[in-house]
Amino acid sequence: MTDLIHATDPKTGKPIDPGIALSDEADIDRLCAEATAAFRIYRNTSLETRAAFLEAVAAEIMESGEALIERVMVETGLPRTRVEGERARTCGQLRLFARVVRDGDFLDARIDPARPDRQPLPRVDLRLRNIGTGPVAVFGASNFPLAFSVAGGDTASALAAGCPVIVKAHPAHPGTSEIVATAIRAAITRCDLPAGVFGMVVETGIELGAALVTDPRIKAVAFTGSRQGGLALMQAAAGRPEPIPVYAEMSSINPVLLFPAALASRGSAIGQAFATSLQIGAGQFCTNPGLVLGTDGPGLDAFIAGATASIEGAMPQTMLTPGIHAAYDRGVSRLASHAGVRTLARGDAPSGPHDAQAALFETDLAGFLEDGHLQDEVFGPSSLLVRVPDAGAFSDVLAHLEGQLTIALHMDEPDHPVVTTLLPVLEEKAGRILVNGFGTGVEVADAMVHGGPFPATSDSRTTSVGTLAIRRFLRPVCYQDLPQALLARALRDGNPLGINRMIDGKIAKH
Ligand SMILES: NC(=O)C1=CN([C@@H]2O[C@H](COP(=O)(O)OP(=O)(O)OC[C@H]3O[C@@H](n4cnc5c(N)ncnc54)[C@H](O)[C@@H]3O)[C@@H](O)[C@H]2O)C=CC1
Ligand SMILES: O=C(O)CCC(=O)C(=O)O
Repeated sequence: MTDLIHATDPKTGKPIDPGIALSDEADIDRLCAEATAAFRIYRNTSLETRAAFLEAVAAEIMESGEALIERVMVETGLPRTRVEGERARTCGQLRLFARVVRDGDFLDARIDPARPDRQPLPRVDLRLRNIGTGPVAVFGASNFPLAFSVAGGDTASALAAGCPVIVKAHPAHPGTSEIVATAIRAAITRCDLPAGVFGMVVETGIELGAALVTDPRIKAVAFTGSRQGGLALMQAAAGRPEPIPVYAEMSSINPVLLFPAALASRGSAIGQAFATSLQIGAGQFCTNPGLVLGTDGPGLDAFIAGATASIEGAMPQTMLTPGIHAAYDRGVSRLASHAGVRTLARGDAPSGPHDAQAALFETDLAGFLEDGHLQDEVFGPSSLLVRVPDAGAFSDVLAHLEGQLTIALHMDEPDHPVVTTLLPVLEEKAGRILVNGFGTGVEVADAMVHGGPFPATSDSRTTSVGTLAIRRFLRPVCYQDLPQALLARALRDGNPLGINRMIDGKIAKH
């Protein structure tokens, strides 16, 4: 009889039926063999076939209908509007990558034609295009059961690059994962692709995930989750006889900088908007504003009044899993009992077993700089305000900070000179710098960067959201003096695919 995993309903603490079949080591071997066999076929499919496949995955997910929405809700405690919104984002992301594939720009086709008459030596014919790196292991995130999970951004970008994907399902939402996996398999059948283009591993622990990362047939890893988990996978991948890249999105506290003119003109309104961003989705976003740096003065007091009023009246929200809830409570208790930290506001007392009680704390500049652990991520609706004497002190705090996904600046025109002096250090610390807003609600777009220096990610050269994410799973191959008939169509004379190519240093469509 097959062993089953039952997720926990975070609202009640009870197991969810039906259970989902667990994988075993033989499944890892089979899935890796199938993915390897599928890779050669899949990466050589036409751009149109691959784009249509991504669109078919989106269509099949939509066809899963209510069964999917309800299973996500019961496994995560997330409300319907959020789940439907996340499904739309997931399908939109798949369709966006279909556009990327059709465009063909990701191939980065380059041609340096031969120059037989060049002096003193003739030039060879050089042609470059990107190909997929090989089968990719994707670790789905707990906090985005759709958009960062089985058919999420990592999977969409790897499939777009021409790489088969093996997903390690997050144990918090196995039923959701199974429904989405079924949709992907249906799209594979509909598009007549090899079954090995997609596989999924389900387990309660971490052993099969680790086995996947160390399997020699896996060529890259994508992960969203804890710093500890990401680091473990990086070490496992680096220790392989053939090391492979790990694209882990891990830990970020997303500093919010409050500049004096903005605080003076609209401190209270910024405080209210901050509290909304802090509590959205029970704060379970890696873009959650976990650190606020504010310049001392009446404007900052107005910010605090606006934020605390909103936090103190806030209803508690169910967190995703008992484990995430316990980790949140531990993090909040650590801050509440810290000698250098004062509690400014707490949300309403919890009513369910895994409810998060929002929290806002305050410390001063010296206290923050003294204890490096004050910048540890507390995953959930908790934030720490650091009161600094003036905007000049921001650079001291920024120098002390680890890498971040986002840094938000609340500023008015009189603040521009000081912001100008800070921009170089902001760029060195974060993947995205944003003004008069908050990092939550990441737009899936061409110019998006959802990345940043360690520990925000393991590789600051990339992003896990937006079309640039495809680059993680590509590598360039150069063809020297290959006869036309042997070249890929992307590189043949006459440009049969009609894509942009760099010819002799200039972008052209011929
Ligand atoms: N910054 C962020 O984006 C996020 C941070 N978190 C943090 O992570 C904590 C736990 O949440 P989870 O989502 O469960 O993250 P996690 O990192 O514990 O697990 C994510 C996935 O990686 C796997 N995994 C973890 N460690 C592994 C290892 N050593 N070897 C092989 N596989 C491993 C897990 O089984 C799971 O499938 C949260 O309390 C929060 O602190 C969680 C979600 C997102
Ligand atoms: O806020 C978002 O839309 C994305 C956040 C994210 O990537 C995460 O929490 O893992």
